[in-house]
Amino acid sequence: MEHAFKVDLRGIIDLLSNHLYSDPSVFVRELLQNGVDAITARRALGEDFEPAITARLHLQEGELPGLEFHDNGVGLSEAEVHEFLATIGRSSKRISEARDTFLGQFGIGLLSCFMVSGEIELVTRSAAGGPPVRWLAQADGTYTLEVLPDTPDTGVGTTVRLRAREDTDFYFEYDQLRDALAGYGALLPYPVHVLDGTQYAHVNAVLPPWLAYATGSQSPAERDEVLSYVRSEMRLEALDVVPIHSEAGGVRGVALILPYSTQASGHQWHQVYLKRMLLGNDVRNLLPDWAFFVRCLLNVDALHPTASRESFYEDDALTAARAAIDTQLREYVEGLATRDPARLDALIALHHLPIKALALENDPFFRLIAHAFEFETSTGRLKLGAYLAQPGPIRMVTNLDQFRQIAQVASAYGHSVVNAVYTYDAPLLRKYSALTGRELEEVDAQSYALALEDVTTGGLDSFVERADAALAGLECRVSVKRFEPADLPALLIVTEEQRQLEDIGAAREVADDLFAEFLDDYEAEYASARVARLHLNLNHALVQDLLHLQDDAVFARLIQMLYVQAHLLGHHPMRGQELALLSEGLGDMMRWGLRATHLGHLN
Ligand SMILES: Nc1ncnc2c1ncn2[C@@H]1O[C@H](COP(=O)(O)OP(=O)(O)OP(=O)(O)O)[C@@H](O)[C@H]1O
Repeated sequence: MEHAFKVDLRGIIDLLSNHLYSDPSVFVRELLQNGVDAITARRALGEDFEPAITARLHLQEGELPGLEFHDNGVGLSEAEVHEFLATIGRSSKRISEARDTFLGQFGIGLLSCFMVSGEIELVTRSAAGGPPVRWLAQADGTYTLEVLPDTPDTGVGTTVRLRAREDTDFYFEYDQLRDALAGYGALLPYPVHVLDGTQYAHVNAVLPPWLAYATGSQSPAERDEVLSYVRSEMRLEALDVVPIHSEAGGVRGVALILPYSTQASGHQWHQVYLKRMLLGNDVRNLLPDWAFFVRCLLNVDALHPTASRESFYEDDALTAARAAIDTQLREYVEGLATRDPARLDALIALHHLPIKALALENDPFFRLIAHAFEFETSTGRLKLGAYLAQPGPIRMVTNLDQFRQIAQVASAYGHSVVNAVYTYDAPLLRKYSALTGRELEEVDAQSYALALEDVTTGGLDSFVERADAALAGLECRVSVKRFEPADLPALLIVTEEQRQLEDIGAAREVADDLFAEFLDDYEAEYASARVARLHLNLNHALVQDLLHLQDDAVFARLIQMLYVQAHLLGHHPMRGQELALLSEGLGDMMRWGLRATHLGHLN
């Protein structure tokens, strides 16, 4: 046996009116939409009339405010009211041949008025003739229908009357209503008016200039007009404006380049209109993921909204529109490389993350733009193009500590090393090398240390032994090398294991007993891998003097001070031990200085 579903009317009305939409003010959108559709339908009949939509507020002392929303569109006959208004999910627009010209299609929009009003009264007279009718609907799903006297003072069209509840009177304030009408209806093709007893506004009197920009000449004057509109209306100081135009989906509008840097995870908003009615201020599924540095203002004519009208269905038209927008934004960035390199630099400086992400996934784009990317190198910030003009391979490090150690010596060898620790930098350099065949070397501090010139002068062993003894307990060994720059007396190279050891040392200084024991064990394990090296530079005069220094106490102190100095120059973290050495060493130096001055006076 076949049975038909039964419907709990109250539940359905509650669902459709209160739970489908995220914001009660959408009732304004639904009323506007019905008015626009009704006028479009009446125009299609070939009638000559001045289209108008008017929202009139009735504000009486001591009474809850009321709203009268009028359009002079096609209206409804008595039979149509029964068929379309009183049948949930039935829409005259879906069954119309001209359905694509209408905004509505689901047959539920009017129910959104129950979010702000306990009942909906609708008085309508059809353009097809017949007397006006009055429909009065309650949120419990009941309605009454009354045929009104056929007097000429009720013209063709429809008036919807709502009355605020205690908790919804906010939506019936003049400013709130005017802003909602202007927000949803700024692009609508028919005039929309709002008034109360004392105030009046024509909310869509001036079309925003961005709508025509993509299909216009895009002259500097038009561009400036869009930018100043965006500045005054949206308080957005956009860096540039990119025209967006796609046959697929009937999309046109602009993408605004944001004046601040954004993150991929950051909130993206795109103001999107569907057939000139605002769909939403944060429609997301129309732009490619990488384009998080733009915000769009778009009108769409041929994409399909979801029932809540807050985003678009994922269908072929949406995929094609998204691809077209993707191409246009890509072409814009590519075009800047040849047309306006200074603007490209500004764009990259602000939005390097999304642009680098895009370059990584797209080879032609990468080839076009890679030279303009800036990197931090041991010889300062350089564009990749300038860096590549130097001979030799691309040298990079992928660890900041390593970079700090290397930076001191690399330049003395005429090497410029890229600090590729930031997001996308190392992958970009690898990609460059793979695409162009330019050699890429991943260097680290230890391989640099190995390349330092060994010193073969005899008699160094006992010197190194004395120096090691001066650093006893500091997990560091001494070696003697020759390297540039000659004014750098010592270079401390610390490996990862050593770094761990230093962290443990720092932690133990603040740990309680139990934790300290645990750290001791941990440290013993790492200590076996200890490899910190203090390379003394024999090119430096002080180090040469040290070779001949007899006084053990002074020798030890000077080695310790070189060790501390190398720590500071290499940005190595200072533990308590190093800080103690520094203050003891400075104390000694001051005493020695004073003593020398004193002796000088005596002489
Ligand atoms: N102002 C109006 N003038 C003439 N007909 C109207 C008006 N408002 C509503 N209707 C009729 O009532 C029907 C239902 O309206 P409702 O707003 O609930 O849904 P819709 O506009 O068809 O679709 P959607 O749910 O997508 O908005 C419409 O299809 C239309 O036939």
